[in-house]
Amino acid sequence: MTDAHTAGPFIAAIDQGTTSSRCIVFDRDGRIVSVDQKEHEQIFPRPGWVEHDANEIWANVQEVVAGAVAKAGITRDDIKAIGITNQRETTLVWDRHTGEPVHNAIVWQDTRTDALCRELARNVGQDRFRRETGLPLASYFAGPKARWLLDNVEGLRERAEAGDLLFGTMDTWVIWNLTGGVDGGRHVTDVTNASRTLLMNLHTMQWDERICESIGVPAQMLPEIRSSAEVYGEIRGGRLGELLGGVPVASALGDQQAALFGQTCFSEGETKSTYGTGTFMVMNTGDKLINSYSGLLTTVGYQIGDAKPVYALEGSIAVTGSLVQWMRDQMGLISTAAEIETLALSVEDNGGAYFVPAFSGLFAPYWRSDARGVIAGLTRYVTKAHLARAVLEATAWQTREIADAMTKDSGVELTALKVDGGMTSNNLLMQTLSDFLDAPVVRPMVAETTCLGAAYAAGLAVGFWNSTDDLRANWRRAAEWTPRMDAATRDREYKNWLKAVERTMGWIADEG
Ligand SMILES: Nc1ncnc2c1ncn2[C@@H]1O[C@H](COP(=O)(O)OP(=O)(O)O)[C@@H](O)[C@H]1O
Ligand SMILES: O=P(O)(O)OC[C@H](O)CO
Repeated sequence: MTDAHTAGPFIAAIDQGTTSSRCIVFDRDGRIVSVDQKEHEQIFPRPGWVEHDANEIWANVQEVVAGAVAKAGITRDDIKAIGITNQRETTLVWDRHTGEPVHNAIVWQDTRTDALCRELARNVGQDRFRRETGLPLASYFAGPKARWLLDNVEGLRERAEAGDLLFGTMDTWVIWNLTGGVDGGRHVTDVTNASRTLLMNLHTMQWDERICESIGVPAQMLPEIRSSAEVYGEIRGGRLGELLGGVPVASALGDQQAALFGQTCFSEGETKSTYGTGTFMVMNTGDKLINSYSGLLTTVGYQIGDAKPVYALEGSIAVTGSLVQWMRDQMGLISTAAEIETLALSVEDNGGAYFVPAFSGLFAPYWRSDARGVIAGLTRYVTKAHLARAVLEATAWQTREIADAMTKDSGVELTALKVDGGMTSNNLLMQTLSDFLDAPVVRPMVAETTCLGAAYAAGLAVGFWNSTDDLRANWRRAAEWTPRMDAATRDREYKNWLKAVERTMGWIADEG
């Protein structure tokens, strides 16, 4: 229920994430009024393949929106707008006439398009993709996943060319359903999500015809690219139509860009890093489209209505929190994720062990699908407590490598890092991060920065908040860690880490 401190009106945000969907209702001060959340099934049909059932996700989205509204004890008149944020790159194709997905969604972690990406690199060349889309050719991104579906599901290409099918990332799927589905649902995406497809030209913010042709995705199935904060349509039809009919659907941002926005990183050089299953560090680069020569992604940070887009540099790390889960579930060395901290604190250092979790290759800054995980420096001395240290240090070193790449590409020194996500409850990790970065690490009061960013963008679109200055005033520091490690130790340890990273490369023979 709402209390005396949280008088309406409100903004709601949906976060359609990799493991769950949630809805949060926020008040004007950016405080959380209510939350509802539901997990969905992770489908692993083969090694390296990861899928989601898009119908299950849509059912969950409806349930959590209804749940959050009920918990807040509010009605449609109290909600000024709803915003969307989502797991990025996860790809879906559905029938525009029936609304039925033609296949499960292919999730961002799925590696089935590895060979296809290598083939495209040979035939078309990496450079063109990098230059026009800001991305390396990698199985992570959406365009090749759409091509895989068209090549592998019978009859799909003909149906796509006839204009019967729609392509979308999860923002597009949710907005299309929210705004009426088969009955006139809006087929749109925003610039941040489109910038993860390998199909959008970063200079024009439009689908790049030649690139779409090279990848083999027909233009007829692509959504319209819109800004991240504008009214795309209203909630109509179905269960949510009854509950919230007429509420404007007013923002869409990929989850990492939403976290950048929720952390109020509105100035050039401001940087956030989100520590969940994976880790994603994003730096606002303002109106500068910086081509990375250091293995980062060039992407869109956000675009508010008619304003110019704001660009960003991103370092994506595939495995961080999931390494802690692996220690718990596969190794049984801890029984809860939080226990890793207690175990690691029972020793003074890593005992000489370095753990590089290249479980599905290495993302930034290497983009090597042939790498596999390594624990280096093992001696009889090493205990599970040293390994726990090495696990936490792996997250901190991977961040350091990305921070170095960002400084190289942008010329901006990191003066402070804003953090969020489940792993930031680990104090030892946050201290280690500050030590390895040699910079302060700060965590805000509202840890749900992803939903908050989507709510902020939706609120700006409908005039609930007037400007980003209003939003900055809501950001409050909850905790800060400052560096304590001496430079000689840091340099020695960093060298050892980089040596361990080298050992991961080339483990899987290039089959392409
Ligand atoms: N105290 C902790 N120490 C280290 N890792 C943690 C801790 N608590 C949670 N995690 C890790 O954080 C991840 C969950 O964070 P969350 O932000 O909810 O992730 P996501 O949004 O990717 O699902 C899990 O992978 C878990 O292993
Ligand atoms: O849903 P998350 O938090 O795991 O985020 C996934 C990222 O958007 C993938 O690029």
